[in-house]
Amino acid sequence: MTRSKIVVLTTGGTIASQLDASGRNRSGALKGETLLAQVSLPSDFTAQVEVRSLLQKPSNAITFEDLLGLREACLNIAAQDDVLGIVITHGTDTLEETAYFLDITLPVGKPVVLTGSQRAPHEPGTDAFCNIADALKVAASSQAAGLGPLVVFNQSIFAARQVRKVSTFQVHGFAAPDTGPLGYVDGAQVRLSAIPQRPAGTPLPIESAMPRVDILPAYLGASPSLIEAAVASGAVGLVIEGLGRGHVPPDWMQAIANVTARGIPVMVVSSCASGPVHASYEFIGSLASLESAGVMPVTDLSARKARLALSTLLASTGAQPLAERVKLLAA
Ligand SMILES: NC(=O)C[C@H](N)C(=O)O
Repeated sequence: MTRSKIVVLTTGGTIASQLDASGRNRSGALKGETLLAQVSLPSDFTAQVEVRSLLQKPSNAITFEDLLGLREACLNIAAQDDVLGIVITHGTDTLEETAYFLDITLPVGKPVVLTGSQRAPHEPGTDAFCNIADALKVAASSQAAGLGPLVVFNQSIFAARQVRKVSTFQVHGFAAPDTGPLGYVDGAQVRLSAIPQRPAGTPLPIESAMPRVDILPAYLGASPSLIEAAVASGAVGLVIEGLGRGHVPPDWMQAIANVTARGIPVMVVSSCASGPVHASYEFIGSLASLESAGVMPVTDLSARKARLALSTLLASTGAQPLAERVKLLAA
């Protein structure tokens, strides 16, 4: 009888770093097979582990094409009867973006678990092997099925929508600032105590190339010329990373109104790590004034995730108008 298997897709990152002959750290160079050969699993872990080295990149170099390739690979692998789940190893810098893209574009079903590491496999006290082992345990767990992509890091299990990188170097590199983790990996045990809400309207189909959507951070004294510059140089959608409840400097309002009048979709999220955007005020540059100018508020998503959502929505035609489809996804 063939054993059920977990397929591990490796994409690079610190977790796949390797020293070259001159002792320089080559981020993402290590092949998946070499990496997985050093992972130890509990004696009762019975699934077979199959490894595919998909990419050899630091995660700042991941592109839309890479995301589409990863999605395709997940769809094909999940369709195989003997596959229990999928693990993706990834650089931590953009891990939450890849996880969220898969969250909104893959049908829920078999577990898809992303992990990475803060310390390279050759560094003392590396978190690479324990994070991979924990991700494999979660991918093999029936509790993880149907939850959408999960991120496993430093023994915590997070939902793709909620997770953020919170430390540039420490091994507790990820957190879900609003909700906390869904659960933990405790030795051989996978303990899931919360179920993430699935975004309505997903999975989103992808019918054409994902277009350029830019992020515009609002900050004290930020120039409104950023808005025009983004559109003039080819952005077909914008995500404003707003202040607090979703605010911008007052002198942004005219440029924003010009852009929305041209039919360019604009979303606003908060730059705060937690809490929803909300029309709590009436001043110029408030969320209320942005909404009157046609800007779509998006709650509980970082700018980086909202930008992927908008680009993905623009890559497909839906039965409903874009604003309705944004509302479904952003609720
Ligand atoms: N810890 C890491 O993986 C960071 C690395 N720069 C990456 O994202 O590829």
